[in-house]
Parts: sequence; structure tokens; C-alpha cells
Amino acid sequence: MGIAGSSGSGKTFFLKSFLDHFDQEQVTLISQDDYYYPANTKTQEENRLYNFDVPSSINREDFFNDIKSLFEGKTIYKKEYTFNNPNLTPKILEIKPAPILIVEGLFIFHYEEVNQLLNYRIFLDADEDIALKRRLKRDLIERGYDHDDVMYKWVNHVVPSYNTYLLPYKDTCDRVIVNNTDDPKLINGATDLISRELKEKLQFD
Ligand SMILES: Nc1ncnc2c1ncn2[C@@H]1O[C@H](COP(=O)(O)OP(=O)(O)OP(=O)(O)O)[C@@H](O)[C@H]1O
Ligand SMILES: O=C(CO)[C@H](O)[C@H](O)COP(=O)(O)O
Repeated sequence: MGIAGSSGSGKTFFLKSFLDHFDQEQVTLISQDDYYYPANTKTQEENRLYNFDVPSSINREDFFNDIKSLFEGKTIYKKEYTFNNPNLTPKILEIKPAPILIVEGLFIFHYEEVNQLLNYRIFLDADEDIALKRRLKRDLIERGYDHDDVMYKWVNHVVPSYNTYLLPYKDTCDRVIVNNTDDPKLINGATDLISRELKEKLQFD
């Protein structure tokens, strides 16, 4: 199952709600963000305006190979990406295979080798002004970035990337979830429905 959406569309929020419907051994998650080429190879100034929103910022080969391994029933070990936060020590994630595999990220439809492995596609959608408000909160408060830098990236990297690498695939998705209100009921309702359908299909319970 593939889950994608613009920055601030609510992917993480959706995933948390979705995972709550399942036992640990029923579902597993692999996130494209963990495949960023490490930022510590660049200076702080280079990172400030570095474009994290182009397909080449991701180690695409490792991402695909790990997805394939999970498909083949193998456990993978992956160093998590800590979003340039020097106070965090990256954990080694142990990702075990499970009947439901969720692949999450910005380029999962654009990377055709990943896209063709997906059986079900979900698109999280939010209006640009709402997504930007959420992004500003994330970057200014949680990541401590400078307002002008966040706006520079939004205009020059985030929006163009969304329009080029994600939006064209919206119509190919099985479900588009519009998430414009900060109200958990909407997302919880959607994950309730999707998880019930999936459980029936896979004959869980
Ligand atoms: N339906 C909702 N109800 C309550 N809060 C929400 C809802 N949708 C999103 N949010 C909040 O908005 C913020 C952004 O959402 P989230 O982190 O899930 O987006 P994202 O698509 O994963 O973003 P990014 O890719 O930029 O990290 C979070 O603080 C999240 O808790
Ligand atoms: O949302 C993103 C891309 O749009 C990434 O989370 C983000 O830009 C990674 O950057 P950093 O490690 O500098 O926080």
C-alpha cells in the first residue's frame, strides 16, 4: 500500500491512526525519508538551501531493494533519518516483513519500480495555505529553522516538486483523502473504513 501527499498534508497523522487498527505483526512501514543521502556530508550553509525535494536526494536503489526484501519476507535494518537534528542519535530501525506493507513518501509514485509494486494507493490532500501553515509550525518550532529559509524552500523546492512528482499521480490513486481541518475525526473515520476493508480482504480476525 502506498501513501503519499504534499508536505503538511497529514501523512504521519494518517499513518499513526491507521497503524492503531492493527497488531504489530500484521503491518509494517517503510518511509522514503529514511533514505535521504546524509546531510552531514555537507556544510550547514549548503544544507540551508539544499533541495531535499528532488528524486536524486534519496538513495533510490537502497529504498527499492529494501522494499523488495520486505516483499520477499526478509527483515531489514536501516539507520533512521533524524532531520538534521544534532541532538538526536539515529536509531537502527528493524523493519520486519508483514502481510500489509506500507510504503510512504513523496516519490513513491514517481519511482516507477516502486509504484509498480503497489496494490493500493492513497493520496493525502490539503490546500496549499493549510499545508504551508503546518509546515511552518513544523520547521520553525520543531526544527528551529529560519522563517525566510523555510519560505524559500517552500516556493522554490517544495511546491514545484509536488507539482512535478506527485500531483500528476493523484488521479491514479484508489483513494484521495482531503485533510484540510485539524480534526482527528476525519482521518480516524477514513482509517477505520480502509482498515476494515483490508482486514476482510486478508481475512484477519
Ligand atoms: N486531521 C488532523 N487532525 C489533527 N491534526 C492534524 C490533522 N492532520 C494533520 N494534523 C497535524 O498537522 C501537522 C502536519 O501533519 P503531518 O506531520 O501528519 O503531515 P505530513 O504530511 O507527514 O508532513 P511532512 O511530510 O511535511 O512531515 C501535524 O502537527 C499533525 O498532527
Ligand atoms: O519535508 C521534507 C522535504 O520537503 C524533509 O522532511 C526535509 O526537508 C528534510 O530536511 P531537514 O533534514 O533539513 O529537516
